[in-house]
Amino acid sequence: MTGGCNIFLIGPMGAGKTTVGRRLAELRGLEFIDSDHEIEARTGVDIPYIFEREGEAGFRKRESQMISELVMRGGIVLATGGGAVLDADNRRVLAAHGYVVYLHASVDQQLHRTSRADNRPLLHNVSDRRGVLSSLFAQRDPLYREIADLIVSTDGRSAKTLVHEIEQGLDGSAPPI
Ligand SMILES: Nc1ncnc2c1ncn2[C@@H]1O[C@H](COP(=O)(O)OP(=O)(O)O)[C@@H](O)[C@H]1O
Ligand SMILES: O=C(O)C1=C[C@@H](OP(=O)(O)O)[C@@H](O)[C@H](O)C1
Ligand SMILES: [Mg+2]
Repeated sequence: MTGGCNIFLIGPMGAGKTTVGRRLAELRGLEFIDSDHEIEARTGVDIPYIFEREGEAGFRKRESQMISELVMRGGIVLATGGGAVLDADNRRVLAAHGYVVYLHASVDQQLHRTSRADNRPLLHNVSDRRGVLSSLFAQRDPLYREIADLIVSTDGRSAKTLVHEIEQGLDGSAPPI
């Protein structure tokens, strides 16, 4: 790990990256950035609209550009989107420029935490949400693990508890080179 003061949160939809990331940044006095929110702020449209107009491929391109820019900053907590790890370059730059925390969540927990919001296009108009989340998880879990410095299980645990566990992981991690 270089650029030691960045913290990057990865994991599936509903793991709590956005929620936990914001709290963690507050506690550590770091800037919080959510990759999806930053894309929305810069384009002036929401993520579902980008998927509709440009397809998933268009969104992934914007996401990669955003990640490669943001990792070069120092002192940020970055909440990535659940699919950020699909791209090998994204994985490489995340691993190289910060402490990577994998927020793990079971498919049941993902289902529960994504049931209300309607801002995740991969879950729009899907009858078998469990099936979709399961297959995304099977594909992505090894990729999250590949770059994780810390893996935190989020099932049934409060954001406060998770922030505390990440803090402990950070305190025990090797100092930046
Ligand atoms: N540890 C947690 N316990 C209970 N609810 C949570 C927890 N983390 C997140 N949530 C809730 O789950 C939903 C999804 O969280 P979010 O932070 O958007 O996840 P992600 O960014 O990983 O997709 C939100 O409604 C949020 O309030
Ligand atoms: O898993 C994914 O591919 C996606 C996850 C979303 O972010 P969250 O993981 O924060 O929900 C968002 O980037 C987009 O809808 C695609
Ligand atoms: Mg999020």
